[in-house]
Amino acid sequence: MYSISIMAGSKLVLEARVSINGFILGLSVVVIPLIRTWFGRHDWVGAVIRACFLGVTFGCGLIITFSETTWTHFGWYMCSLSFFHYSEYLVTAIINPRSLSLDSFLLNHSVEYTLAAVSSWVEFIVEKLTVPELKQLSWLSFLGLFMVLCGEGLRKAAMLTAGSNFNHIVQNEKAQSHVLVTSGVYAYFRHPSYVGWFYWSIGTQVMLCNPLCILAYTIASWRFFRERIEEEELSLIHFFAEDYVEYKKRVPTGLPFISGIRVN
Ligand SMILES: C[S@@+](CC[C@H](N)C(=O)[O-])C[C@H]1O[C@@H](n2cnc3c(N)ncnc32)[C@H](O)[C@@H]1O
Repeated sequence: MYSISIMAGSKLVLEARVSINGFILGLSVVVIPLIRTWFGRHDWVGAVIRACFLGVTFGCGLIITFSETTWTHFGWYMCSLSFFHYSEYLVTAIINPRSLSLDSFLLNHSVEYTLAAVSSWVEFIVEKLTVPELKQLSWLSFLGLFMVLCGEGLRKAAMLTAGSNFNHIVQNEKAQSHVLVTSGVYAYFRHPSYVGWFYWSIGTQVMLCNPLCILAYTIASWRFFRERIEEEELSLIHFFAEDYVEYKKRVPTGLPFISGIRVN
């Protein structure tokens, strides 16, 4: 009788009425492409959209982490990835607002970076379906989480220490305000933010128990940072001459088997 009265259209049950609200709320995602049309191409609009996307990813990661599921470590990974990219933007805004742009999220770092991320998702899903026991090595995932937390902490400590001298884009011309930083974490490593990023990136793959990506990430990021450090040190010697050469003699790069540019 009850269902007949609904079908007759007299009144929708509460569940159906709230479900319509839920459907409309979800549908509101269609406004995202329209935001630029309404508000124009301002950077703050792009920043809100990116921050919102990263917040949703972090939130979904938390839901997965605290759900009764075998995908827990993927939840950790989602939180790590979204936190990294959002905090890159936020810390840049604090230390060097003049260099702040949408690129500061580092979401469009390079094609290789995007390919690496997608490969790790594919590897995780394929192995989860074919060798599920490989994804339940909790001790390995905890080791990955530890690497991610230490790497993230070191990178952000480096950014905060270097302050306005830190720039996501390696500078080829010396700004008047640019000074050589040798204190804090820079007293232990010449390239602490790269050391942090190196271990953070490998840590994400250790966390996911992705053997192929652990190897690929280690090789790819090692090669990337070796080249990047040489390029950066060429400019730094040009900027700070003897002061940098002296600093280079005292302090290691912090990355294994990378000694930086040779100085005769
Ligand atoms: C992405 S930051 C990386 C900094 C450093 N390589 C690190 O890993 O912490 C690159 C910018 O930092 C500047 N930079 C690097 N080392 C520096 C130092 N010891 N003092 C001041 N500026 C530095 C470079 O000139 C470059 O423009």
